[in-house]
Formats: sequence, C-alpha cells, structure tokens
Amino acid sequence: MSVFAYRQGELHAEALPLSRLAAEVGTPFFCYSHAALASAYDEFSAAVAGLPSMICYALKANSNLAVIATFAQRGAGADVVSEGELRQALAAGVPAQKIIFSGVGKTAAEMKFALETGIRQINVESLPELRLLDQVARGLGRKAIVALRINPDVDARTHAKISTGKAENKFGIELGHVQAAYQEASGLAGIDVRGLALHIGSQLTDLEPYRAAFRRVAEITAELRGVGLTVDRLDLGGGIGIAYRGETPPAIADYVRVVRETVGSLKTELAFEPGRWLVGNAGILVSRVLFVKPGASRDFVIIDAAMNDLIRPALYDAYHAILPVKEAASDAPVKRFDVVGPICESGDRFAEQRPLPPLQDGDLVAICQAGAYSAVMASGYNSRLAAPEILVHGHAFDIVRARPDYQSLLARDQIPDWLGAGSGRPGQAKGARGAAE
Ligand SMILES: Cc1ncc(COP(=O)(O)O)c(C=O)c1O
Ligand SMILES: N[C@@H](CCCC[NH3+])C(=O)O
Repeated sequence: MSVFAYRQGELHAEALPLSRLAAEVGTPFFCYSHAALASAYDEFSAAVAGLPSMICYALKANSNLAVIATFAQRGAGADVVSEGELRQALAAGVPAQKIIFSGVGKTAAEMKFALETGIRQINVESLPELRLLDQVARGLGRKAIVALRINPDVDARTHAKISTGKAENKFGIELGHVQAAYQEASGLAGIDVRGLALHIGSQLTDLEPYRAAFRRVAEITAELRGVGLTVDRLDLGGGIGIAYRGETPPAIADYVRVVRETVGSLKTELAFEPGRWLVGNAGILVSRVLFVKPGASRDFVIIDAAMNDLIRPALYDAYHAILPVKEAASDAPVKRFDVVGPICESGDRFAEQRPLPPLQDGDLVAICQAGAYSAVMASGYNSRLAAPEILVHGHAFDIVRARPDYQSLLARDQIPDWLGAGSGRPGQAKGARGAAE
C-alpha cells in the first residue's frame, strides 16, 4: 500500500484527503504517515534480524517525539548528537541503555549528562575529546563506555556537504592514529573502550563505499586485537539513501550482505544508525499556491512554504518531487514553472523549470520526501512561524507539533529597559550588563 497516493482524484495521506487536513491544520504543514514509518522500521529490522545488532535511529533526520516514539515502541535505540537530542530520545521512550552519543564536538556538560543518564556508548572522535571525557567520567566516579570513530578515508560518492568519511572531513580519527588512540583509551581510568564506529556520509546510493569502509574497519579490528586490545562493538553508522529522483538506492538486504561479508565474522555486536532511510519517504510538506505569476523569462508558482521550512533545495540543490493535491487530468497541458516561496532570497526556490499541470491560486501541492532533514532543519528566517507537524494514522491524525503563535516572536522582555520601549518587564532578561551589576 502506498501511503501517499491519489484516491478519488485527490492525494491522500493513508485514508485522509490532504484538502481536509489542510482545512483543519492550515498550510504549510508537514504530514507524516505512521504506517510508512512503521513499515520502514520493520523492513530494516527484519533485514538485520540475523545479526547481533541494535538499530539506533539517527534522531537528526527527524526528532519529532511522535516519530521517535513510533520507533521506540518497536524496539529501536537512538543515535543522538546533542543533549537536546538525548533528552528527546529519553522523552519519547528510548531506554538509556539503547542510546549512542555521536558527534565531533560534545561539551563537558553534555558528557556529564550522558554519563549520569547511563547511556549505552559515547562515540569519541578525537584525542582531546577522549581526554576530556576521561576527566569528566573520573570526576563523576564513573567509566565512560566508548567507541572510537575512525575516518576511513573513503569517498561515499554523495553530495560533498554530506560526505563524512574522507580524510579532509572533520569527522573521526584518521587511520594512522587509531591504534595509538585506542591504546591510550584503554589505559585511561575513566574510559572503557569497547570498539570502533564510523559513518561515511548520507544519501549513499552505492554499496561499494560501504564495502571499502567496512573492510578497513575489519582490518583495524584485526590489528587492534593483534596487539591484545579488546574490540567487541562496531557501530557502522547510517547513510543509506532514498529515491528522490529515480535514484536506485541499495536494497537493505544487499547492504546487510555487505555487512556480513566484511565484518560478519568478527563476532562483535553491531550498531546501525539509519536516519533518512527510516523517515524520508514517510513525510510530505503540504503547501498552498498563493499566486501564479507569469514572468518575462519564466513563470512562477509562489507557494506559502519557503526555504525556512525545507532548506534542502536551497542548500544542496536537492530535488524534491512536487505533486498537485488535486489529481491532474491525464490530458492536462503541462507547463514549466519555478516553484518558489515568499522569502526575500532568489534561492528560496523548491524547483526550477519543473513541468507541472495547470495550477491556480489556492491549489494545494505536496512536496515529497520531506520526512528527513526537513522540519528539523527549519528556521525562523523572515520571522516566519514554524510549520506544524501532523502524524496520520489510518483515518485519524494528531497534531504532533503545533504551529506556534506570534506571541513567541513578540516577547517584549527581550527589549532591555534602557532601550525605553516602555513595556519591558523590570528586573527580567537584563543580559550581561544587568548580571554584572
Ligand atoms: C554519526 C551519524 N550516524 C547516522 C547518521 C544518519 O545518516 P542517514 O540519515 O544518512 O542515515 C548521521 C548523519 O549523516 C551521522 O552523522
Ligand atoms: N542534512 C543533510 C543530511 C545530513 C546528514 C547528517 N550527517 C540532508 O538533508 O541531506
């Protein structure tokens, strides 16, 4: 069953017509399908079932609590990269023992919180980070369970901005330094080093970079074991791509075959950190056409969603399919349009010269594959309010993040008294100067 499909001439989310949702929620809004989330998780879970492994959903792809809870209910762990994400994972019901803390720049406060929470593992990406973590853990009288993230220097063959496994990327410990770092880690009183981690990039559509990277991990594991060090965990990261525009990402079963062939015989516990693959296809951004504006050189469809809601096209030139919510007649003439938002930048464009059936002011459109790296990357640029998020479940839906109101933009206590706006609340939000007095 396709969860976003035309029925009775209109695009539906599961059993609900999008026009009804738009009337109830207002546009723009993100619409997620529970069935799509659940079936993606179940497919991944079935594919890795024979491996001693844990699926740690990468929250950065979509940290809506309802989305996380959908996976948590099915047994998922979480991969988090900040105290905020760690708190979200816990709030959504992920047990601490299933949480991995990744990221290249954790603060001492974040380390302390993670250690006090008792999470499964902290992935360490540099010697300075290792030494700080040791200090923080000893200060708490604890040992931090650690995997060292390596940088395998492998080209993931993805967009340069989301490639993370090349030597020139900031991530991980370079190959030549891994053994010394592991040795050092194993001698630190506050550290219990258990294994290696890697993540070579996002939106991979080719298995060969995985094969190359996992082979390197297997080699390093053998080297470390050869000098008497214990390696009993491997965290293989995420990165499996989805089809935005006819790409043919690998089937999960084929990815798992590569895992088995490369690291399967090492007898380690494995962790997988899928993000986009679990959520990307499970969400759309629904928006209303404000105006159709003929131009001298091209015609524009101006919609009420903008780059602050979904920045991927502006940031990565990413392609997202755009569908009219009312099904176009098969003989409807197709014209090319730039689909743009209201923001004051020419980069606020969802599609350039995209063939579309006739659209009119007030029509609804759905921007597809907006479940991953979409709502989470939203901003308040141009003082726009965040688009709400809803979760459809068969014939019902829940607003799982409401649209804020303008009061949040108009917090008068941001204006210091001395600026004399007249309604600043005395004694509040005085800032550094007030604090020093
Ligand atoms: C350490 C780590 N794990 C997992 C992921 C999830 O990646 P993806 O959403 O491509 O599966 C990322 C993001 O790229 C990451 O940085
Ligand atoms: N934000 C990126 C993915 C980043 C992955 C994070 N390591 C995207 O939209 O494709």
